[in-house]
Amino acid sequence: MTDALQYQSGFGNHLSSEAVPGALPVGQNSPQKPPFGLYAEQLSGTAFTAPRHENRRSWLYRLRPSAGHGPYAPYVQDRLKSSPFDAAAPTPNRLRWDPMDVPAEPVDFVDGLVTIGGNGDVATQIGMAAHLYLANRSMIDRVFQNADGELLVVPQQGALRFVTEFGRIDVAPGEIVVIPRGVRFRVELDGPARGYVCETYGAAFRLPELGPIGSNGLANSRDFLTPVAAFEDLERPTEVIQKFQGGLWLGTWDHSPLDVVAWHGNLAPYKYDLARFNTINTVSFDHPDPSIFTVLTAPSEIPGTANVDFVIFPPRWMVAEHTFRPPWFHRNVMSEFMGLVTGAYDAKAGGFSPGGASLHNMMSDHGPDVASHTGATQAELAPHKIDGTLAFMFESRWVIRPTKFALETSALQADYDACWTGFPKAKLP
Ligand SMILES: O=C(O)Cc1cc(O)ccc1O
Ligand SMILES: [Fe+2]
Repeated sequence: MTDALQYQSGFGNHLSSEAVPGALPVGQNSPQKPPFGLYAEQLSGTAFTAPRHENRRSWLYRLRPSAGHGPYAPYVQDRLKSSPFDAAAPTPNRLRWDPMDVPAEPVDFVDGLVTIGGNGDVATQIGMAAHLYLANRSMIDRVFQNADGELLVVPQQGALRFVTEFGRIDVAPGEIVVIPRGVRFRVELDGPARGYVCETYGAAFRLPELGPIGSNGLANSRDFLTPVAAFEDLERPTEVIQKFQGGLWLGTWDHSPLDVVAWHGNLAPYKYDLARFNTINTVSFDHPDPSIFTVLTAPSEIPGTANVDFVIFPPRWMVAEHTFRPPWFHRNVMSEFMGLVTGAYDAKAGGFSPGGASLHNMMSDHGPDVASHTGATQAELAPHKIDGTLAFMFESRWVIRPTKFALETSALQADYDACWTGFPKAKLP
């Protein structure tokens, strides 16, 4: 994983790329004879008739039609779960997990996925899931495809190379990658790798509206990077694992499906360096709602009420006057799954570690722990840089139902509630 890869920039752009000059048809999608005998295939991520600004599709020109494969048979990977999340009762309790170790025995990205919770329904394409991955070896002669939704991957430890139908993407902690529904890919890695995955069963992620912020700010479109076409011509058995309506299926193809020589369109995987996020915050007083930190949103049918938002808490200056600066105590109709890539989170002085996670579901009481609260109420309010940290949140309009694994793992902290005990009572005059 040493060669520097090339990318094309811009969010949701109509892009074109060919790995071999002349491979991309000009002026039409489906010529009678595509160049070099390539096979044209349309990949539709939205209904054909979705409004133009929503419409996502690409045309792929491949060595062989991907339809040329045999049947799939069930594949067992018990820790990757989908809706309905009904194996355990949804709980109003606040939950927090210690970081989980990458296992010693060989495990790749697909087998290393483990689900913490989710909501909605894959069948009606509503809801989301929060997964972790704990992997230590590359996927070898196997690719993965998720028919159930789009995947947003947040590496926490270890760099990853995504070898996709659209080309190759390198990501490291501090960056994210998004793989649209249905796109086939392989994950390669050099050592232990750990991170988080948000799966949206509904609409694909897109940039949030900016409202009065104006035409620039937060995640800027030009910083999203999509690969250039790259293909492999491998004629050997390749396992294609797909998640379909919650089940996992395995088909063995006689060649690599990553044989797209050229493509064009606006449906493609992409990466984004979270350090490029243009953080906006108060320069007067009070702590704004964390929606100011939204990187990407997967909307639901209710405006402003996301199926799931991806929100980050990046390094930033805190300058608010006469203000309790960390996140306030709150209860939220939306449900909040949080992770930490690096550093410390300003509402939690202890117990929330890089690689760990927390879940504060609808209307559950949460906010600063005692130590953060004490520190922030006593701090001198000089300008202060919160640095060397990156936390994030998957925030969903539906309650995130934990899996049995999430409730039974030894990584679940037994004493999370204790971080909110011992607040001195207010004294009335
Ligand atoms: O609960 C959390 O830590 C996330 C969060 C952060 C913030 O700044 C305001 C509200 C909120 O839910
Ligand atoms: Fe919160």
